[in-house]
Amino acid sequence: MLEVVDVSKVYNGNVVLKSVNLTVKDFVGIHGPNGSGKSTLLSIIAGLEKPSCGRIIFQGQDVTGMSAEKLVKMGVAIVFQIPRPFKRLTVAENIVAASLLRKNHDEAEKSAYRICKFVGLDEVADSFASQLSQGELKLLEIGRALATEPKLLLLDEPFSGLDIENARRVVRLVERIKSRGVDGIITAHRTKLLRNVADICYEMRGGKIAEG
Ligand SMILES: Nc1ncnc2c1ncn2[C@@H]1O[C@H](COP(=O)(O)OP(=O)(O)OP(=O)(O)O)[C@@H](O)[C@H]1O
Repeated sequence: MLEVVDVSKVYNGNVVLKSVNLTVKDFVGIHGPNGSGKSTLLSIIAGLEKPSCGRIIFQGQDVTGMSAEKLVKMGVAIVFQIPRPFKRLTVAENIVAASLLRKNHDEAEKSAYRICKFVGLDEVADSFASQLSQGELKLLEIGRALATEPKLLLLDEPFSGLDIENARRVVRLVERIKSRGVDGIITAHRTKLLRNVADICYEMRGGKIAEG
């Protein structure tokens, strides 16, 4: 469980988030126009940006301003809108690299193939990441995040750039992740897909958040 308490963010005098309050339990969807502050909010929760004011409480602990590295170890994982895998490594090797946070190499290798299967990439597990389609790259990024064993998964625009068939693959994967008790936030422009998968939806507009 995560609580965002009165979080604001100002970049060079530009107020991007205005006293955002949000409780995250199960999967929360956030939609809203370009530049409304969705990615900034996820970056603050993941420890990649510091809020100008306000607090982030994760599992009862104040984690405001904590480093991204510490937060990953605590169980907060973020999947960026633009996939950035190691292109010269295979799909499984990419997942092994992420698994090394929690496992030794042998365990990481075994679990990497399990994760490939879970995300639907078992047939391309030994292909180089550079050979993957856009849809497969999104699944790989989610697989790499799962390898860190998150309790809270932050998915920034997981459907962007995907045709409907691949977007549905991501929806089905998120359903499987949810059924394992992981909480999360998903941002999206495509509200129909978001409503399919999120337990509650919010709209972000001009740095403010409202149910809807
Ligand atoms: N590092 C930064 N420095 C200055 N301004 C920034 C920075 N990061 C984001 N912004 C600004 O903050 C605002 C919100 O951006 P953000 O990326 O959070 O919006 P978004 O809702 O995720 O948009 P999109 O749907 O296009 O990803 C934008 O005006 C953006 O230009």
